[in-house]
Amino acid sequence: MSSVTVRVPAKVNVQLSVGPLRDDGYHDLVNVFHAVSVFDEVVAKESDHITVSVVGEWADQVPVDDGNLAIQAARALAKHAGRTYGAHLVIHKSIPVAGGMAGGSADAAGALVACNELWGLGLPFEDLMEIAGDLGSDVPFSLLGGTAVGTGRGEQLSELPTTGSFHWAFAVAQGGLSTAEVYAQCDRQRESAGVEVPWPQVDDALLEALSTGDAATLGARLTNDLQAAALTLRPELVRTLDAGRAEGALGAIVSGSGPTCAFLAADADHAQRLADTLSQLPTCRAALAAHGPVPGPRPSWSSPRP
Ligand SMILES: C[C@](O)(CO)[C@H](O)COP(=O)(O)OP(=O)(O)OC[C@H]1O[C@@H](n2ccc(N)nc2=O)[C@H](O)[C@@H]1O
Ligand SMILES: Nc1ncnc2c1ncn2[C@@H]1O[C@H](COP(=O)(O)OP(=O)(O)OP(=O)(O)O)[C@@H](O)[C@H]1O
Repeated sequence: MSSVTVRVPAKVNVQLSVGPLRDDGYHDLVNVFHAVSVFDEVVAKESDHITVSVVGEWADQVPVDDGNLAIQAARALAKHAGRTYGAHLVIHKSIPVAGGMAGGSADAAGALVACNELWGLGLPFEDLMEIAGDLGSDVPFSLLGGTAVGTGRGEQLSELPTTGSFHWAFAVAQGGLSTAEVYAQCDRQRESAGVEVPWPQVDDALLEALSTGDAATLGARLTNDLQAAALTLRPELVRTLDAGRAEGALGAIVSGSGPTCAFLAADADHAQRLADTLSQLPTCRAALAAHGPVPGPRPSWSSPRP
């Protein structure tokens, strides 16, 4: 039986500037996404119905019912194409669940690309991007990969030029954090501080560092407006960040809504040393070394295309 496989990367946000709460419950952002070499794999196999199974270290934390974002993506694609299609999706999960690395979004993006190919729809990238934006704010970037600045909810993307590779270590925490709860905590903290929330602005020095491959400057410019909220909800992450800084990280930050922490390293060896040190912490479930940017998902057939 033919099947289509796609590998989809996780993300880290190298700048996450959060504007005021909108009437629709979302926030306008300046969200500089960077795809890193931690991948979920989504395999789409011919089937009469749309179903999913999940394998890998994090499988027990992922729903296999209608709550799974990959199922929602396949359904949305079939609806867009105006027909009933089936596929069994097998997700090989390596991206930490509820970790702030857009794992569910990666699986949704993978399902869109894999099913578009399996079903022979040939829909253009723009159509997939539109469907992606309805599935979640991070899903369009999961489809795009590379490095990009997101505005609006984070779904309006412009690709950014970069030079070379940046090397990262990720400290995966015990347990996850709900994205909605972290945004809500951020709003509460801002309200009690009583300051007016400024409109988010792109950090030009950070874009320049990405464009020239200047890791030291990038490390110094990493910012995340959700970090204070994530640290309030999970105070033990302060220890994780401090441990990475003590090991010479060029920058240390909570990844997106957390609780994964991201550390920019000087080179690949440094990233591995950071990961080895972080993995020993009691606050850490695991640590990974990775690099970015990496491209978004591309489909490949496991047997000759029918
Ligand atoms: C934290 C980030 O991962 C950074 O890339 C994203 O902003 C979150 O993206 P996501 O997980 O795809 O989030 P969505 O599924 O679109 O929204 C989940 C919840 O997060 C909050 N949310 C999300 C995006 C945004 N721009 N403003 C928000 O306030 C809302 O409460 C929303 O109900
Ligand atoms: N395919 C999927 N993989 C992981 N979680 C999923 C998936 N589908 C639905 N979920 C649900 O979504 C929740 C958030 O998972 P996810 O791993 O996407 O979080 P996240 O990485 O913090 O997201 P983001 O960084 O985009 O805010 C999980 O707790 C889980 O219940």
